[in-house]
Amino acid sequence: MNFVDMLKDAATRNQSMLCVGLDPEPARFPAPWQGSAAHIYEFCAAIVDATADLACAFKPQIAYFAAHRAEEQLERLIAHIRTVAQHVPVILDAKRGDIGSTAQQYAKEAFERYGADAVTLSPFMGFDSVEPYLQYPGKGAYLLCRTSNPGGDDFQPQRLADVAGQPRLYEHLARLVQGSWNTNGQLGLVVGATYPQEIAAVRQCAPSAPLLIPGVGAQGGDAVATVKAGYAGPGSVAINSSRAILYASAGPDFAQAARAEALRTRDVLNAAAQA
Ligand SMILES: O=C(O)c1cc(=O)[nH]c(=O)n1[C@@H]1O[C@H](COP(=O)(O)O)[C@@H](O)[C@H]1O
Repeated sequence: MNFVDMLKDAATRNQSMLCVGLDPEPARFPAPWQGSAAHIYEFCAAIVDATADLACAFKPQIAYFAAHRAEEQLERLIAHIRTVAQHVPVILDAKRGDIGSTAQQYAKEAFERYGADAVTLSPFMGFDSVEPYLQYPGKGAYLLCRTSNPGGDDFQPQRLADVAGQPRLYEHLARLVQGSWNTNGQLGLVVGATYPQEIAAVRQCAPSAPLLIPGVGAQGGDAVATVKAGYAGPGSVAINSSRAILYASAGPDFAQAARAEALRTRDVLNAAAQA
């Protein structure tokens, strides 16, 4: 099954548009694992077990593993997801972006080494830096479009004077992803929940692109406005929350607390889609 169908299937089965972000910080682990990078796998696997029936996707952020020399634990974690949550796709948040020959290696890392279903990419270097990922049939690639951080203002909303209609940079990218760049229907866009009006603008430019939307929870994005701006049916949005779920409790009940927060968030998102 290709990534887009897998996402749609998981969203329908789990009645969810919640993507559970896996950003493990050993300093925030409960005792007796606190401060121990050796327990990244156990911590994340417990979160996966607690939320497998509530998530439309899992999104491990590779830096949180690589910074601790824990890539092998990431491989084990993805294998664990394949066992306990076969129907839930894995989006590897790597934000790669480089010339074609190097991008081939990054694509191999994401899709062959880790076996991810989709990856996040920076499109700043242009289409030839994205193309190598499209050589993997059925895999997904989300391009950073209107990011959730305040610094996203520095470039993304600038108008392009030499493009017809002078769209903003992020709108131009959204149109490319809806059109000529999306040769095999594999591309999606990353837009921040901290900018719901821009989500609506992106949705207008790219009516059928899957959107990965981080920024609810710890970054304070507006969950209800996000759904209203971006939702277009099952699988159309994967709304990510990481820290608010992972660290809902610092105690031994961390997995139960993560489940409760994931359930609460999933239900808020679903209610917004009904309203
Ligand atoms: O590509 C991403 O996932 C991403 C894009 C973006 O614009 N903003 C953003 O926060 N992210 C990622 O989404 C996650 C957000 O984490 P929380 O703020 O803890 O929910 C982190 O892994 C970020 O790296």
